[in-house]
Amino acid sequence: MTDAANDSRKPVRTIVVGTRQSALALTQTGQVIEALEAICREHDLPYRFEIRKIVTKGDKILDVTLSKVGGKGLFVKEIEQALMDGDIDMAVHSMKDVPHELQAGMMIGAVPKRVDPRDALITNGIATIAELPQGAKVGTSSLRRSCQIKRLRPDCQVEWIRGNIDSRIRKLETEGFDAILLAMAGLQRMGWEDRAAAAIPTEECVPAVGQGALGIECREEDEQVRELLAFYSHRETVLAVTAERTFLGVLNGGCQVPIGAYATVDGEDITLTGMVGKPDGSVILKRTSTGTDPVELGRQLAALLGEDGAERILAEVRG
Ligand SMILES: NCc1[nH]cc(CCC(=O)O)c1CC(=O)O
Repeated sequence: MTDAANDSRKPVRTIVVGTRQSALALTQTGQVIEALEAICREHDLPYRFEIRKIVTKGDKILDVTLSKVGGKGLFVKEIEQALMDGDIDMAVHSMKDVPHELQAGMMIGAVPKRVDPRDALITNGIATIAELPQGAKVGTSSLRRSCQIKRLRPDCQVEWIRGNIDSRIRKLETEGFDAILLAMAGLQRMGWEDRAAAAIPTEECVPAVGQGALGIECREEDEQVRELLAFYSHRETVLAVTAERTFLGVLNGGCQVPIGAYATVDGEDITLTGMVGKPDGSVILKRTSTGTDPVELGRQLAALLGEDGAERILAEVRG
């Protein structure tokens, strides 16, 4: 902010930011707004921000396994509608909740730098999956986590839990779980990393597509918001998430299939690992491939896993 007189001539636009109303969603939206305010100061952009909380279908249905509820964009649809209606100007989503196809006229304007993409093991002291007691009771709400933990420890009893991160962590005590699996990213954003006994290596448990990344959605026609968001996007994260999402899009898994993908970027090289499994963990197909074009790489890896038998697993699960 150099020239106050100049600033005062610019009309200030209030950008309304839509978000879910969970503690995690509000915290990450607050962090996004802080970063955008810093960008506005740096580039002398005359914007202020206001939060609008929106309840999604996924927030209303707390008592069922998400994969059984089905439907894409359970946590996104109502927020995207508000964006289309002009009630909000941008929407902060967890990238892993964003469906492959956006509504016409909508776009992801920024994918900021990813935080920890790994899954977290929440226990009372035990630091590895191998150390869990025989027949351990493990809580998760994800087929992907359940499948991969059963592969490593077929003796584990997986039980479905849902709810916000804090209520899931509480269940460790109140419902006698030996371990709960959550995303490290959520803990990190809340400042609760200390609650994780360990981060599970991505080789043991391939993360969900987009896990640890945010996606900021806006209207294609909104040049001002697009310009602002372009400053906030992180190249490596965009490449990694594009490769992962292309992989998922080609396999068209939906929530009913254990599926994961994780990409890293080193200079021009993108390395993508993809996995598809049977829900009971009896089969897990996994491949890693490197390339420079994220879309080509995602497609190529999906094709490789398809040859390995991923299509058969997907067909079986779809029924
Ligand atoms: N499926 C719900 C969800 N969507 C995003 C996160 C937080 C992690 C992230 O931002 O990737 C979570 C919670 C979890 O998986 O434990």
